Amino acid sequence: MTRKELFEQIKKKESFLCVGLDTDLSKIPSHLLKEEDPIFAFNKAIIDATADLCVAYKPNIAFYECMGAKGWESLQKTLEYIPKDIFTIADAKRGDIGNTSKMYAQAFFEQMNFDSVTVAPYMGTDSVTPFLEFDNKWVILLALTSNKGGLDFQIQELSNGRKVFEEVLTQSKEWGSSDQLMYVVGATRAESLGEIRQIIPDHFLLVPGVGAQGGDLASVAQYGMNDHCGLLVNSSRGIIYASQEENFAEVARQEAQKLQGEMKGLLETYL
Ligand SMILES: O=C(O)c1cc(=O)[nH]c(=O)n1[C@@H]1O[C@H](COP(=O)(O)O)[C@@H](O)[C@H]1O
Repeated sequence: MTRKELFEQIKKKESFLCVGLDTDLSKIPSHLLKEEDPIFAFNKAIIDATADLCVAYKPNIAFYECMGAKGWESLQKTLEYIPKDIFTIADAKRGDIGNTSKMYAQAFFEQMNFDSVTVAPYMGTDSVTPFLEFDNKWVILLALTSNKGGLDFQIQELSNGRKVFEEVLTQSKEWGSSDQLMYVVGATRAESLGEIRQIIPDHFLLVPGVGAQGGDLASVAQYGMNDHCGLLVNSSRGIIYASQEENFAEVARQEAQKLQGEMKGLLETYL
């Protein structure tokens, strides 16, 4: 999916919501456990209930990989079930020496046909560029993450006066265009969005951390939105585990609707 197509979807749905499919067997409603593939049954119900409200789905690969071959099968079925006009993110946080990164990229872009994959920048240029060699595919590079430990390294100041995450943005924006590169900035780091937008005014940002981690959507939009929205805001647990009863999908829809309603207002204000 191109940047233009993504923006068209955002305008059409009045939403920049990404629903995180962090599907955990120990958290899904017990009546689904009798299904042949409970993980897929859960994801299918969540997708049916939210597809008109969101522009992206982000399965976190850890939740599938931890179940071995069966988990990969549930992931593949989920990916195939997602409507084709919705952006898909393999949240895998990969990145390794060049020839290994190339294999990771083939896994997510060719074998599985995701639109994008999250990548960690720690190993530098040659660990990221193999992911950028695929047409119409996106790299979503970790910049300033939502978790507490994100501050251990990412905000350390370098001898050139930049913080580590600023250096990541400054260098990596030269590796590819804003049509193939996005960045992760946690919703809990909204206070840094102003300075981030100075470095990367055009790029899309994947912003996790609203809902369960307490990030504030209004501040994210105020400081992070650009003239083509430039934001995909993710919520996982806050939507998919809003209820563990039989009506879980209906309640997930209500939670997604709350966020979409807020996003509609923010798009009207800032676009
Ligand atoms: O790359 C990510 O998606 C990510 C980056 C980050 O800084 N923080 C973060 O929470 N995430 C992911 O976003 C999702 C957040 O889930 P909830 O806190 O349940 O909404 C999880 O899948 C995390 O792995």
